[in-house]
Amino acid sequence: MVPPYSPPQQAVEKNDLYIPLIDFSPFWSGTPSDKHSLALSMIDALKASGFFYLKSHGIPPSEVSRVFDASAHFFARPQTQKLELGWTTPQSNRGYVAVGREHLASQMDLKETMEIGREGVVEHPNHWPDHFDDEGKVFKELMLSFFDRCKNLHVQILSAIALGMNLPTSFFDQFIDHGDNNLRLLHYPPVRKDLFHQSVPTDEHSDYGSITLLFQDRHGGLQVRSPTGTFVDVIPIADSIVVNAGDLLARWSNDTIRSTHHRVIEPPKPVGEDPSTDASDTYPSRHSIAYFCNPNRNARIEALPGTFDEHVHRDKKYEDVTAGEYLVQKLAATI
Ligand SMILES: O=C(O)CCC(=O)C(=O)O
Ligand SMILES: [Fe+2]
Repeated sequence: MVPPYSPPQQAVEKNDLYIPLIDFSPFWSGTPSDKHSLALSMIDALKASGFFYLKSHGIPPSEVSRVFDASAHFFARPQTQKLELGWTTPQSNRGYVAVGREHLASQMDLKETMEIGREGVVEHPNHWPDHFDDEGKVFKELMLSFFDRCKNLHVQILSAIALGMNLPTSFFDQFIDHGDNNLRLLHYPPVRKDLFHQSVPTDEHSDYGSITLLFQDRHGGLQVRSPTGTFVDVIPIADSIVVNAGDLLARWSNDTIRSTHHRVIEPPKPVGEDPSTDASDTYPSRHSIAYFCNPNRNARIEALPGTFDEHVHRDKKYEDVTAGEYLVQKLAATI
């Protein structure tokens, strides 16, 4: 028996930035009225900050921790192997990206990433380490199964978002069923504190697609820009993920949903640790996993029903756009 729906607590509430912790269990087994309340909480969060934490999302913690382990082992491989799997073009957006390659703003980013796209796209194969050794083969299998789990969660979250926007719950399905998504493993190597301020691990940016599912390790470091212009810590909450809207969902919603800037800085001290005991001259390494969800490459994105017309006193703000073209343009500008 699922307990009756209770409105989410604000997990972050600072400088007018509100990020609730939403429990997804009513989506699986709640009453229609609980599901509806859950959907409205999501929409409230997406309109207010574009961010929410999600628990009971259905991806087992044991699987998430296996993916983190496999990611750490992957980044520990010799650089020559990783470079053999190197990222090539924004159109494919697959493969290994070495430290300093991505430029979100003026500075160099202090991270390396591995980008994994939809498997089976003939012109854009994934760059797997499976020819190196058995560990590489296991890596491939694990990432493919995790990719699918996240793909399904995208469909489920967008179904809840549709409900919250008074659209049929299957509204988004035909726009997102191909799974043209991007699984990004991130590794922020340890960095000397005195060099830190010359570069930021991930500079301020918004994400590009529909939503992002973000899995953080226990170190933290993610910050979200508040309406007052400050950056507020969004610390990890055990067994929950951070979900945020990207630019395409904001555009699709005629800017009723926000795609908010965020960045990664040096990790705040884990709760309960005394900062004065930290004599080390480096920040520890950090791992995270971002699953960037996108509409199908050929999906036409035009303002959602109910986000414009004389009833809501709002005109359509944007021209229609094809998701694939929009995303390639964005990626080409950063690498
Ligand atoms: O590493 C993180 O926690 C966030 C990374 C991020 O925002 C991104 O890659 O778009
Ligand atoms: Fe991001």
